[in-house]
Amino acid sequence: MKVGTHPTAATHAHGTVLTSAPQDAPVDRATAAARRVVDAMLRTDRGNANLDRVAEELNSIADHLEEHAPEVAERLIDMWNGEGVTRHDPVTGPENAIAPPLVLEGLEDGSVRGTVTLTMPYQGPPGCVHGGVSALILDHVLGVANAWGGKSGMTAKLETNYHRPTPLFEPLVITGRLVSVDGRKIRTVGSITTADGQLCVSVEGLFIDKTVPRPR
Ligand SMILES: CCCCCCCC(=O)SCCNC(=O)CCNC(=O)[C@H](O)C(C)(C)COP(=O)(O)OP(=O)(O)OC[C@H]1O[C@@H](n2cnc3c(N)ncnc32)[C@H](O)[C@@H]1OP(=O)(O)O
Repeated sequence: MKVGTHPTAATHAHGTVLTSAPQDAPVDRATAAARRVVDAMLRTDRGNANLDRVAEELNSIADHLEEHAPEVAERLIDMWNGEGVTRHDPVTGPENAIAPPLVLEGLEDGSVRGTVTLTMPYQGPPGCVHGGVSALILDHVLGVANAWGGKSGMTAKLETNYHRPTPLFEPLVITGRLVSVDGRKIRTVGSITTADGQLCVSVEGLFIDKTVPRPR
């Protein structure tokens, strides 16, 4: 993908993958391991796992990473270079340990769609997805839907309706679709359903055509 361009339903085929595929690169492998650690921390038997050793080893890893961290401004420029756009966001980014990460496809009907199974780190009510996590995922998915629809903007409003608790540990279908453009106003809808089609969350978003310049 070239800088400043994004595949759209008008230019790309049904099924175009709109997110960065995880690669067999050290950064992707390290991030996947960090994601595994976050999940395992919540699952482990706190009485029996040696958490003193875990803390020491994890702090040593963090020390190593921080020793090699450039200035934030420099790192931001690097992040927003080239195809970097979708590698580090908190929903789809393979380089971001807090991203599930969700893979999204663009469909010929103008919508985007992906399937994800969320686990303990995303819990709100017992055994269910945190409402803020659902909103995070849908905000991002609507942003990608806008790009696929050919008109991007910043979220001004995200009206979120929680119809039933969203289950952890089972596949969830996430969708988004740009429905209208009126001057600078972009209206977009999205949803989270279970694999058998039960509607858990629906959103209506208002986006305003505006771009924050890339760091340089
Ligand atoms: C591919 C990767 C996808 C990633 C997607 C990620 C999505 C995000 O997370 S974006 C980050 C979250 N959003 C933000 O931080 C936005 C913060 N807000 C802003 O920057 C500004 O308020 C912004 C851009 C929304 C609007 O500001 P501005 O450009 O000055 O427009 P402004 O003149 O105020 O409003 C334009 C129109 O929109 C309307 N409008 C603006 N905000 C709202 C709102 N919250 N509710 C209703 N209408 C609104 C205004 O009333 C105005 O309407 P009209 O033209 O009819 O008078």
